[in-house]
Amino acid sequence: MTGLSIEIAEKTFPADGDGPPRRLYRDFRLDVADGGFVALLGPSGLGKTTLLNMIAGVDRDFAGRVAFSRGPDPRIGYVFQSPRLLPWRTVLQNVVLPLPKSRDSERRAKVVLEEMGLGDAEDVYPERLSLGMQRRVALARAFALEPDLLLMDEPFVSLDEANADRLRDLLAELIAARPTTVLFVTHDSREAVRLADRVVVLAGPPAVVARDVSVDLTLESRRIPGEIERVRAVVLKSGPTVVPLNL
Ligand SMILES: Nc1ncnc2c1ncn2[C@@H]1O[C@H](COP(=O)(O)OP(=O)(O)OP(=O)(O)O)[C@@H](O)[C@H]1O
Repeated sequence: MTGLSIEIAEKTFPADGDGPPRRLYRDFRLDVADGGFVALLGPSGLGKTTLLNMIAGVDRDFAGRVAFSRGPDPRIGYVFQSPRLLPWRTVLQNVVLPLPKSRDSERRAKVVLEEMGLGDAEDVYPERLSLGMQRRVALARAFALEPDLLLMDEPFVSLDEANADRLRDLLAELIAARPTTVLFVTHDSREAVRLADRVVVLAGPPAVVARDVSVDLTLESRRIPGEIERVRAVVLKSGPTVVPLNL
């Protein structure tokens, strides 16, 4: 596990055609505790995926810095908005591919697939799987890495509620068994409260932290709709208008 701190002095995408440049971040900071599970909520297009990309090192084109509490080079698992499985590889091959080359990697991948109820699907190609199963494979691929930090970008979007709920339960079980730090982007405040120990609500642009709410729920109480709604009311409450600084 690792904590993380991202400070962004400035992140702007250049103008697209005749439009103005998009300034997504200016003097922004987010800290995530070692072993914490932070859900990020915020309007579409604000820059949440871009934030994950900067933390993952996929997007280095910004003024600022990312620091990790347990050394500069943590193992980072990234679960994208779409499962992004390679169609010409089997389920097992998709999970093994990102792992460091070692004799042990196939065994590790098989253990995780088995744990996630995908043991029988190892040799299947992704197109044969439902979207729910594909998302499960994407989760397996991230956990097989034994990540210090898991970045998740709306990993359960476009699933029906029953399927999404099964995957949320699975995620909670996986984290209980293999603790890791999680930063989880979602549009769904119920999902945020159900899973995270802290919900950060972003407003903007440029992005500012509008609310930062600790979720004081036990694993059991997260199954009680009334308890979820109690915390969700705090997450959604309309507080004072947040005026973005440094426009
Ligand atoms: N490579 C890029 N070049 C130019 N503009 C980009 C690029 N990537 C993202 N953007 C723009 O930056 C803004 C933020 O995008 P981003 O995907 O980070 O937002 P988001 O908060 O994750 O949105 P959503 O919730 O809809 O997924 C959008 O307006 C998007 O069009």
